[in-house]
Amino acid sequence: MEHKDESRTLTFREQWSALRFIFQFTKRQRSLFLLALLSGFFLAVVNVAQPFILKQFLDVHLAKEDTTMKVIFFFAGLYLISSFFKAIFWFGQWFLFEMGIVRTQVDTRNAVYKKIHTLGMRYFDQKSTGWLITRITNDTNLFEFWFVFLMLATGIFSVFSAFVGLFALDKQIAAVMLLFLPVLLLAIYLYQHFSSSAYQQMRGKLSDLNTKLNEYISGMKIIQQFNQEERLQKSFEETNEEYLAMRRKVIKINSLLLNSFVGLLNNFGVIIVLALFSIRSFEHLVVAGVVYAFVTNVQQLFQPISNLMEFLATFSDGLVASHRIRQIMNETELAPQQNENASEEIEFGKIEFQNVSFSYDGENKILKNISFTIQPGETFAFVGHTGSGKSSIINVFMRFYEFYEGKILIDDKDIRDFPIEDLRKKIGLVLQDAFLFVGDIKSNIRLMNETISDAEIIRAAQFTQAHHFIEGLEEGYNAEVIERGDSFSSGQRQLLNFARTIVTNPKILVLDEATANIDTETESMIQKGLENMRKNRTTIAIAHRLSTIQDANQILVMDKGEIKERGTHEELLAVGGLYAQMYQLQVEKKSERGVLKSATANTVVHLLET
Ligand SMILES: Nc1ncnc2c1ncn2[C@@H]1O[C@H](COP(=O)(O)OP(=O)(O)OP(=O)(O)O)[C@@H](O)[C@H]1O
Repeated sequence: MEHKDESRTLTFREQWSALRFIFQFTKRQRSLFLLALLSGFFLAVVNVAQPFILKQFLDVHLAKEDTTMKVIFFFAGLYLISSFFKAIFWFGQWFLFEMGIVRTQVDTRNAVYKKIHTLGMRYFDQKSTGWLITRITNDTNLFEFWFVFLMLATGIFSVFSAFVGLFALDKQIAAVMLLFLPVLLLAIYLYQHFSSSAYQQMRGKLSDLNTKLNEYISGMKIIQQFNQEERLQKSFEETNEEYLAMRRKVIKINSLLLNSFVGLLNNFGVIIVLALFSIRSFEHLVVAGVVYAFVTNVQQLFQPISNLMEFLATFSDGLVASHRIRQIMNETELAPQQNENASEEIEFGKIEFQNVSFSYDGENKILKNISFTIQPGETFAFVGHTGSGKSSIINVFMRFYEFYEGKILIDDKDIRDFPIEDLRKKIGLVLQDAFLFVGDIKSNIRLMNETISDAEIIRAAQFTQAHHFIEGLEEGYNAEVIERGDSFSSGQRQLLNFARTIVTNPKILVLDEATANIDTETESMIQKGLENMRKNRTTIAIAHRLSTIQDANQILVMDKGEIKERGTHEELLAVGGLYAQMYQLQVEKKSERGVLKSATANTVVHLLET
């Protein structure tokens, strides 16, 4: 199930495709991004212009002792206005870009989630839940990745405008500063080279930590039951230590290369500028304002590079994440498709399987030539040993998996001619583990279908025998349902599941082990509920306990993917085959338990008497 080729480095072609692919999610936010970049451009212009204002004030007025109040107000006002614009452009650049990123992320996440709904169960068999959750949450969280583009654009603006400023101030010294460009590019390359693998490893460790945490929390009961706390604590600490080691590496590289190295280069640049101006001063007067403006512009050159480098480290991470999103979005393992223009509606609920064969992996046949016909309103029960293929019949009938041979007909029409929504609405499926959503009882029965009234909910609960226990709850139908419905017993969950199924009034019922999880107190209620539900509905039922399906119109005995016997309970007993054996075994077990119970009761009576 784990995904082997994930740690390999992407080829250049894959990186390019991932980049082009992920950019399509920015489409709806283009105007935001463009405005942000425009703000970034003006910000760079103001950054370069401000030293010129000061230079003018210093050289033309202050140095020449020509500073009237009018001049002071003029330059102070000019500087203030430019600072005001700087603040606006700064705000515009960050706010608009961040908004663009957040919205792009929401769009990406929605698209991936939507795609996942179109995928078939076969896909989910291959991928672990943790893996998929990480894809939807972490991989779509490409904040730093998108920032690289802002940093790149503003870096280019800054460097370009800084050089325009430098050349306007002093062409010769500006030309010397050009020599710094290749050094800066080299610094970017070196940082990218050393940091990206460190970042990748660090993220990998963080992902390991999350996976472990996820597993430990969901398996807490088993962990405690088998005294696994200490072992797992140790394994968690080890991974945490590994994460720390990677983090330390990243911190070292950052401290060394980011501000220190670029800062050193910056200061080196300033020293060279000052040295060159000093040499120049031997020949003629050098004005202080020019030196000030020059030095400030040199700084303008280095800061954005340092910013860019910081974000660039996570760029390859972002590319890998984009590549994985692309893989999910291009996934072809889709849920079984209905025919184009499928528009039939289930009217009567007749079901027919004609020589249906099926395999999960395309190799091992799990269902072999399954044929049966259920008339509207009849109940057919499937029994058989574990792994004989009972649930697989439901899987193909519910269109969770595609069958590759034979035909399935409903009301004599191909199952592929019904829109999937109609199938899901008219076929009520009750699985053995009743999954409840966080919310309350009402919302769990209604399942967001607002056309279902409160009265209908209560009627459905009464019909399926769930009303009695719901009424016993302090808040009745508004009682809170916590994650997975853990605060209810399995029997209560099952009764709610019945109510939820019946409230939409399905024509066909599919019951998978519906009675296997029920505690004895609610069992009679469940039986009554089931009896009510099955009335006038075509029913496919799977049950391990043969006592619950004796009244079925037909019982089909499965063995290794084939129907080995079929008939009513009495007919099958008379044949004396597989069913008769299974029935005999269950009867014996029951009577053994009965004997055991009465033996225990006798012992208690005996003890009380003596
Ligand atoms: N998702 C799956 N991918 C691959 N093989 C599967 C899958 N689900 C079931 N199988 C295999 O198909 C065979 C039939 O399984 P199925 O669940 O239909 O049996 P069953 O009769 O319902 O068993 P049980 O009574 O234990 O639920 C088994 O060999 C099982 O290992």
